[in-house]
Amino acid sequence: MTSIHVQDLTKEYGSRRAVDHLTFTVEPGRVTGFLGPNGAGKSTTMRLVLGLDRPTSGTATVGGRPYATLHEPLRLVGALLDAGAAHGARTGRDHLRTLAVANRLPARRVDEVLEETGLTSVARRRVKTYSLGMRQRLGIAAALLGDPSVIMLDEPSNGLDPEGIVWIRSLLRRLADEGRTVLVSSHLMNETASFADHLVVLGRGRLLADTPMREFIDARVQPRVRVRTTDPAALEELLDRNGYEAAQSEDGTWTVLHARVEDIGRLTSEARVPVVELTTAEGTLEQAYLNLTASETEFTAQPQEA
Ligand SMILES: Nc1ncnc2c1ncn2[C@@H]1O[C@H](COP(=O)(O)OP(=O)(O)OP(=O)(O)O)[C@@H](O)[C@H]1O
Repeated sequence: MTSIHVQDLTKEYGSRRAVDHLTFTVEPGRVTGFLGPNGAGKSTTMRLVLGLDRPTSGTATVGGRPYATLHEPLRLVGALLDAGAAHGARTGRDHLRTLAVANRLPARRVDEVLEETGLTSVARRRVKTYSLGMRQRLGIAAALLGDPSVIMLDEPSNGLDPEGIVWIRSLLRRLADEGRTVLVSSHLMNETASFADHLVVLGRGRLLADTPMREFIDARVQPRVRVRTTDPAALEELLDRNGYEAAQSEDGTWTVLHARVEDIGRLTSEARVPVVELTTAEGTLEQAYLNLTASETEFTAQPQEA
């Protein structure tokens, strides 16, 4: 199976280091979310993997080879970097046909990917009349044209409507389930949480995390419990007496920090505080990410000049 290997990769633009000694592997059969704030180096890394830019040092390979040396690259790697890349005067279908001919791909793939990306009904319209969401879909169609084992998408949800977002989620899932290697960059935490199995997180060109998504969250967000009662005063007093930190939300539910369901269940039952709901509140990717980047900012903060 085909992996993406990034090994000690560095890219400098003048004195600015966009990618800084980066090492990670993107494995097949799962969706890897590629996260990091603006300017963290995600797009640069993707461009280096695709041979669109030369590294200052280090290597990036697909299936063990640099992209530039691949014989029929579109059959191995499909990428969406810039949805504005299609020629506006062409129809969506012609854009894909040109790509298919140039890469010696079977013409039937054009209709297949149009169908797959929901563009069949607009395939004969000029690309300049497309909405941003349609252009994104066309970019994804182009990425899928060669039926590649590796798919890299830079911010694919950009411009998609809610239906499009649901669609892309299931597409990514299916591509990974088929055993493909899928790398997807995004700023959107909830969105990434809905499709990623694994995360590679960058900050200022450096690797901050390379870990399964669930582990990433569990390691950074303390366990919490949600509890609802018909006697809030008794619950508040009980939690306070036992040293728990808790806050009540507008819907009347209490969130108890650093707590486990078993402990709160036992406590409320022993004190005969009526409980009508008791659940574990799972940490979100957004909380975990903010915890990570907050500590990273602290760690890398420069001392103020006097
Ligand atoms: N061609 C270039 N010339 C000079 N600097 C560049 C070039 N491309 C990227 N950079 C710089 O490299 C850094 C990394 O940018 P990059 O676009 O890779 O980040 P990103 O994580 O993809 O950000 P975003 O989420 O905003 O797309 C930024 O500081 C950017 O200004």
